[in-house]
Amino acid sequence: MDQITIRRPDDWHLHLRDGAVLEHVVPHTARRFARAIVMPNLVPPVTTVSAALAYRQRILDTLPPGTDFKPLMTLYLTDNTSPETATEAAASEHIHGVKLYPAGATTNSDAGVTDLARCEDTLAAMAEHGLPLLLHGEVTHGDVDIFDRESRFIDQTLEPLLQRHPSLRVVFEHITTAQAAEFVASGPDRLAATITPQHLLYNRNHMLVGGIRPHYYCLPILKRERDREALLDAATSGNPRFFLGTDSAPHARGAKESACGCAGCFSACAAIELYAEIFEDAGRLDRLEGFASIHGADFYQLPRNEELITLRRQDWTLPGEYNLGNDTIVPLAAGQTLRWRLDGQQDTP
Ligand SMILES: NC(=O)N[C@@H](CC(=O)O)C(=O)O
Ligand SMILES: [Zn+2]
Ligand SMILES: [Zn+2]
Repeated sequence: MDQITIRRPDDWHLHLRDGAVLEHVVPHTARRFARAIVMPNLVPPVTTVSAALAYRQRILDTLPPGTDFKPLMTLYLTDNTSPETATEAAASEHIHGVKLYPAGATTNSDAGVTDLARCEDTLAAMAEHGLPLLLHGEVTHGDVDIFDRESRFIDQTLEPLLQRHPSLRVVFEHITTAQAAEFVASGPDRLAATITPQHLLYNRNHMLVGGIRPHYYCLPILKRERDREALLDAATSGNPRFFLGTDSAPHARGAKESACGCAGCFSACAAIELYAEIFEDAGRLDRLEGFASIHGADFYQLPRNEELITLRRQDWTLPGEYNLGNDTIVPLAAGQTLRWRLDGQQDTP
């Protein structure tokens, strides 16, 4: 097969940042995806409907004329997010979820939730109005090993949460373990998961053997090979509750190549191409469209995109870095040759 044509995909987990970085990263996503769920972990975090709408406008303002990329906004859940705010968010056509960051779990999560018990009424309002809860699913207690934080979250937080709120719709973001894949597959229809390219491509050896490679460092951290295999099985299974979410998370090169480097992999510049390669290597190219362009829209109860994209089999090499204004950014798979190329793609490193 020399080309694949699929419905235009959507990215159900994306960081676009703000200010000077925004204009450098948005075009990569807008070229590939019709819509993206935009994460609210800015500084300060996006905690109100008006802040989300203002951020949405800043994103739209950076788009080249004629681009019809749609940012789907989210709110950042805090201990103090009120049920009224959740109700107001649910009523906005531009807000599609509320994001739970356990305080201290990841990049810009300091304002996150310290105890989910404080959010019960807000979660009930979200359930009532059908507004999904999006999870960074890791516990943060200092005594829990970083490699166990996701599986511990399932037992301690997620399972009880689903029981307490029997109609709450939940997206378990960027799952990284066999346990998470199994939990979602055996869970109710109102539970879904996104899977990143890095967790489908790499295990922790890629990050730690033969030298420490900070550009593989993201949270939740890369796990074992058997976890990667389970995620690959889930992504390519055709199960509609697994869908594409890149978690593309830009950090300047200097902030990653540091004694205390930031967590996050930037993949927006080659995201659908990487997933195509992953699905082809798994012998499941026929299931790429479901994962990338259908399952997420159905879960979020949004129309499927009608427009198509075409990927052609043509080698191209990902730049070692992209311009970020005053700094540069090193993408996932930097310098590697990819075999699927998006029709009409222009390289603008
Ligand atoms: N995934 C990451 O490692 N980093 C994300 C935050 C997140 O999604 O947890 C970021 O904002 O940089
Ligand atoms: Zn996260
Ligand atoms: Zn993320």
